Amino acid sequence: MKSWFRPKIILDGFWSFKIDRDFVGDKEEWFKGFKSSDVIYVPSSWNEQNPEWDQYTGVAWYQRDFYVDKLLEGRMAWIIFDGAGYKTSVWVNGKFVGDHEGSFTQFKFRVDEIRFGAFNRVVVRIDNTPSIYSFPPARKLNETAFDFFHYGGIHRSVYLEFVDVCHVNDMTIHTSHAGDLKADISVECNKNFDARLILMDKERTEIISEDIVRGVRPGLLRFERRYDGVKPWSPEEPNLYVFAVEIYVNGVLRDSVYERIGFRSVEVREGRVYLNGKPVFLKGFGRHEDFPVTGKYVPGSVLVRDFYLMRKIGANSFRTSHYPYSNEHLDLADEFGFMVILEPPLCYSGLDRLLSREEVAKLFSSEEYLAKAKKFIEEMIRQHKNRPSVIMYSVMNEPPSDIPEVAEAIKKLAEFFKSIDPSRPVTFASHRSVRDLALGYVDVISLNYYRGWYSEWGDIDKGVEVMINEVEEIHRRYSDKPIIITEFGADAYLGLHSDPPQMWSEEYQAELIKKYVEALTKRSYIIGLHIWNFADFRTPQNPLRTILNRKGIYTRDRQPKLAAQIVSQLFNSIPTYMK
Ligand SMILES: Cc1cc(=O)oc2cc(O[C@@H]3O[C@H](C(=O)O)[C@@H](O)[C@H](O)[C@H]3O)ccc12
Repeated sequence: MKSWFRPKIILDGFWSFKIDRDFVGDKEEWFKGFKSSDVIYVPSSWNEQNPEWDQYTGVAWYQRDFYVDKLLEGRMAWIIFDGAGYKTSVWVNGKFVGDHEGSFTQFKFRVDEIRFGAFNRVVVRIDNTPSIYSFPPARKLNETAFDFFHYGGIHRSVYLEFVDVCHVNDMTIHTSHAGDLKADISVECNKNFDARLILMDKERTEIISEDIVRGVRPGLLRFERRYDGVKPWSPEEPNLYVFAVEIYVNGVLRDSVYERIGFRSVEVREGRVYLNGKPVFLKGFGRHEDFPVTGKYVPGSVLVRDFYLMRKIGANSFRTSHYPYSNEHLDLADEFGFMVILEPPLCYSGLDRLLSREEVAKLFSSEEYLAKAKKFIEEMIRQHKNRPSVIMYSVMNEPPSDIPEVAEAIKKLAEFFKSIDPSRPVTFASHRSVRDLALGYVDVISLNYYRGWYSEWGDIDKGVEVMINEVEEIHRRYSDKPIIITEFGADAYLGLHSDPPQMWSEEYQAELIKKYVEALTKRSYIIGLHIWNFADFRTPQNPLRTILNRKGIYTRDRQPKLAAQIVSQLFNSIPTYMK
């Protein structure tokens, strides 16, 4: 939910910073304010801003002063973090305002201690100590269940928002491609209010339709209507509209919020995913939020380049592997017409290197694990539920789902997704192939395959043959379910060439991708292909990686490898709509 009406103070910029290696900050009450000559930029992870902080995991403190105008007096102040972590605790003017766990969702705290017409001080404590109980789990910086670098810090924007006592709390919007809209609008107010509900064009220059509901009691306002003549949102024509809600008390405007929406429908039936009643084929990538120096913050200009590159190469889809991406990232997906599979930070690719089978079973069957997973999922859905681009949810990535307790947890979490948002299909990215026990619990089967890389290495044809045999077997078992191959690929070091194609060369990567795509597009039950990965990204240090995971078809600074040309030919020849 956005607002152009609520006054804001943006806190992005340079902050004071202090690493707390000996964990003395709490005892020395740094939350009241601390002295430090270290400077840090927000938004961005701390690691690459100074080589001395690069390998640091633990507690670090941020501090910044800001001025609040007297004119804002009487409004409630909220401090909003678009993403920081792993654990964040916040104090304003020495008073604790709240804490939050998880790096990739927006969170906010009410601040009662604001001084109007004066300077205020915000102090933030970040703790990114690895833990097996974190989402996703890790033991140490280089012993993680996930294959991306464990950055720390305030890596998305921070701002204050000033809100009237009468305000919109939340808004859930469902649409159809026929022009139907249903909105559940939760309003807090000390009086009955009037609501003005406006549908506008994307630029907010033209009002398409407006409705006024008078004398509404505070609580839930349900609004439902059909807008005739609106254009549907689709990959080829991502028509966006603005749906705005204004709250009036005695004729005075007290709040105004909006969402950018698209009119579209998603359903899964008879082995297909239908968008607006037409079966779609998802062509695209697993991506990451990762960039040199800024770490887990990807600047808007880089995102824009990514979307133009993805569009040019013929992609129409990506998965937010392996955590929910920033608002900016997903705003561009809405804008460019990308079909997104939204994934929470439940990533378990290397979990069996950290825990025994028994420990994994115990973890996944514990009530604590399920409750925490649900909290992460709920926050993610709340933030992104109104996006037309989000057409599917992925419960998690590469769980050890050949273990019955893990399969049971996937079943429960898939049901949980549906209980909050029954409008979108659910999947999870499996790497257990024919041994997976949870494939039957989701609407769409997603499979990750590295045959020809981690196994059958050096022999692409053999890798493709084994992969196809397994995919066919899975299709035989679940013939009514559509299948997406959510990861496949090979590392390539830019500039390393080899004839014949050998591992790590650009030729090997291009050839493996080409052979996978050719073999898989012959199978009509395959409804999507996501190459791993769009761009190279930083990883923990281990013998399989050369600082970066190099499975990007672009380098980390977004220059093409040979595979980008091949993928362009392949993707541009696959239509978005299937027969
Ligand atoms: C060592 C290894 C073997 C294997 O068969 O699969 C596998 C998968 C891994 O993680 C997934 O694949 C990507 C990759 O390895 O490039 C990761 O970057 C991605 O996050 C994972 O979904 C890791 C290691 C292995």
